[in-house]
Amino acid sequence: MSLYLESSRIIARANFGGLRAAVYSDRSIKSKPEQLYALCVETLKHQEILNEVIEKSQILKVEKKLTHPLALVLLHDFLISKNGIATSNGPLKSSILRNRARLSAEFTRARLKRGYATKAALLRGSRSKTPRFPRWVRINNLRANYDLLMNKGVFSEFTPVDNLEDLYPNGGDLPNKVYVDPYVSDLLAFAPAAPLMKHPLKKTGAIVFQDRASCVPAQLLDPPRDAYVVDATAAPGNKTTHLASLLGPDSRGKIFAFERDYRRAFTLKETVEAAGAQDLVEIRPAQDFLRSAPWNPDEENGLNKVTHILLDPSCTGSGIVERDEYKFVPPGEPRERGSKGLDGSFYKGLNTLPSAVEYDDSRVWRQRGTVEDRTFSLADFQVRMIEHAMRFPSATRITYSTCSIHAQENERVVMAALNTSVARRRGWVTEPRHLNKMRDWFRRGILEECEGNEQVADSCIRFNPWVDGGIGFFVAVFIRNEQERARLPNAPAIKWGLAEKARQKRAAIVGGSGEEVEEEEWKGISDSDLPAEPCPRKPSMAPIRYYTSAPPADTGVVEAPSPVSQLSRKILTAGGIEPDTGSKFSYDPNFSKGPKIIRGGPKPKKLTGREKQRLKQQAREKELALIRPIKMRQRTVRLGTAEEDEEEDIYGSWAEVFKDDLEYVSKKAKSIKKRNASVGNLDRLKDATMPLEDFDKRDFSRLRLGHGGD
Ligand SMILES: C[S@@+](CC[C@H](N)C(=O)[O-])C[C@H]1O[C@@H](n2cnc3c(N)ncnc32)[C@H](O)[C@@H]1O
Repeated sequence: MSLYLESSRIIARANFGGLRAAVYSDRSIKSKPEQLYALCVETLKHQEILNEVIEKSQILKVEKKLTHPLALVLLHDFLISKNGIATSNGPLKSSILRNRARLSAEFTRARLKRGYATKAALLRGSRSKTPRFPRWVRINNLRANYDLLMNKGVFSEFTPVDNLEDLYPNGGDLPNKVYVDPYVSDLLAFAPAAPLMKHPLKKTGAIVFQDRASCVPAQLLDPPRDAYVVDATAAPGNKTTHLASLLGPDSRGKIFAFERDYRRAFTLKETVEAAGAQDLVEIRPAQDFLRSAPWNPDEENGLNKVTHILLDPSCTGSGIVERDEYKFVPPGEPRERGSKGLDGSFYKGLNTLPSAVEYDDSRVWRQRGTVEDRTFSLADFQVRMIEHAMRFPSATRITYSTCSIHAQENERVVMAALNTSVARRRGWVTEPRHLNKMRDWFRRGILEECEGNEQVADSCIRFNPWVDGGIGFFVAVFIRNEQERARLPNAPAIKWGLAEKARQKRAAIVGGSGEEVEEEEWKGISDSDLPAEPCPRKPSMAPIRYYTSAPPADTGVVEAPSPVSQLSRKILTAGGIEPDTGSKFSYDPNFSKGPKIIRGGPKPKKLTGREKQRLKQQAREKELALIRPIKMRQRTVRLGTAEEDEEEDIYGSWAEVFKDDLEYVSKKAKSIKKRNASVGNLDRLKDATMPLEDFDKRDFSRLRLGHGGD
């Protein structure tokens, strides 16, 4: 019986983080997760007809113990599943069987109304009307460019469509159609099942799969070509590489990518390398952004020059949904403007409330208290991250984003950040809609949650899951440029007059301007020194750096070894430069070959014993590098210096992480000891600290022993 109770609980939660996450993250579940997931998916797939049966039969009024999600799963098995309700007699089964005649009659009526003569025809039909969203593809300007791919390359033979729905009309995928997003530059959409996963463009990093909403923060941060940028919470690196792509191959700028979790920093490194962004990105592994100090003299050429900061901190992830999942639509829920019903009809009503549905749902969700505490502590952490970013001496622009639909992590965090003393002192406001690159995007912040401040609500951007073409998301931009602020139509959220008065009062007491402390940190940079407009970005004329074999010296142009299509036979250069047929090298505009696929080339070199030994050594070092931060953390905890409150985030409390780590370490220790590691050993590492600059070099000779300072 727990299968039905548990699946009804999962279904009620499906809209907050997705079905899969709900099933696999709930440790209290007793049923088999695969069985539970399958039942939930199948039930939601047929919820439209089941809802009609529930409504017409009035079963919820007759059987008071049934909730709506519970009735859905039971009716799915009773009316649709081959095996019927999977339980022996029990109160839940009886509540359905008592009403079997009425339920079956309503089901048959609903089926015939939809034109399905048999149950099998209904099942086939409903399969093609599943809610879906497209495969979003971002072009990586470090490896390719829009012109090359859309006009001269692989996608030039695709037919452009004006609406996302045209990529998959009536559920059928059209793999040769492409949608060019009008909101985010260099972003394309394809049918959900378009065969791009193993495409050479993907393998070479010329295209990146990234949801549209998740591309908005970097797009809105809009760093000029030579900007110094911080990605404060970078792993796995989607937004870092997007920023690098926006800076472009000719940039003299820099991206400082902070990642607190050492292990996730490895993923970040891989993503950055795959995108060819290693020259632009400086990874700061195992570094907490909250402890960064841009006013430190050591940052002479670093953080103190940063003008743009991207904040995408840990959140509840309640907006995450997956392409093959289904939304739970409770009966009576108002449909959103522009949404497509499960029956295929298009709703053009006037429900323009920004996120009415999710807002209500999240209230109910909060009342249940399941995530309440975690959401609050996350919100606190998120405000602190914004506050810290606002202190950066040269910062003029910050984007804050979450993949959460809860106002607590979104509008409320923005309001709290605007009301911090640093925001007031330094003049941070949210960027008004009319200045914003996404000004035409219709779904804005929730007015109620912005304490009725229309300007702030209008400056926030929301994406609802499914209906807005992907995951649920939130973005706000903070600016502190005097010229931009002067253009604001109305007074911003914070009461500037009061802040100014307080400042004057303080100045009168201490003597001076009252801003000495902050000004000292800013090193005298004032808003008027900042450029009014970002430097215009020139289209990149650089050829693609795509190597089919070892990169030749300084050309960036490589010979395609064996062309596979008509297009790849043409020798093209990027940005419309004339073909250079006389060149020693040419490159493959279709990316039809990945670097590892070399046909007819020389046989791979046989490794010598020494080389093999070196590879083995590198693998061992990688393993050791993985466990080092765990050891360091263990030491910190032992010394009693861990600040547990600060460290808590979505990955659970310190204590939980620590327990997992211990298990992990002891496992690793056994396997490494077995192999008799020649570089260091666990006893040596026990109290060692490793300077973090060595992340890249993995230079073990610089290990310091003992309780040396951090
Ligand atoms: C939501 S994920 C970021 C996703 C990333 N922006 C992307 O698009 O690929 C949040 C990341 O921030 C890291 N993180 C959390 N708190 C941090 C802190 N104080 N400093 C640096 N990184 C932090 C987490 O370890 C996690 O990897």
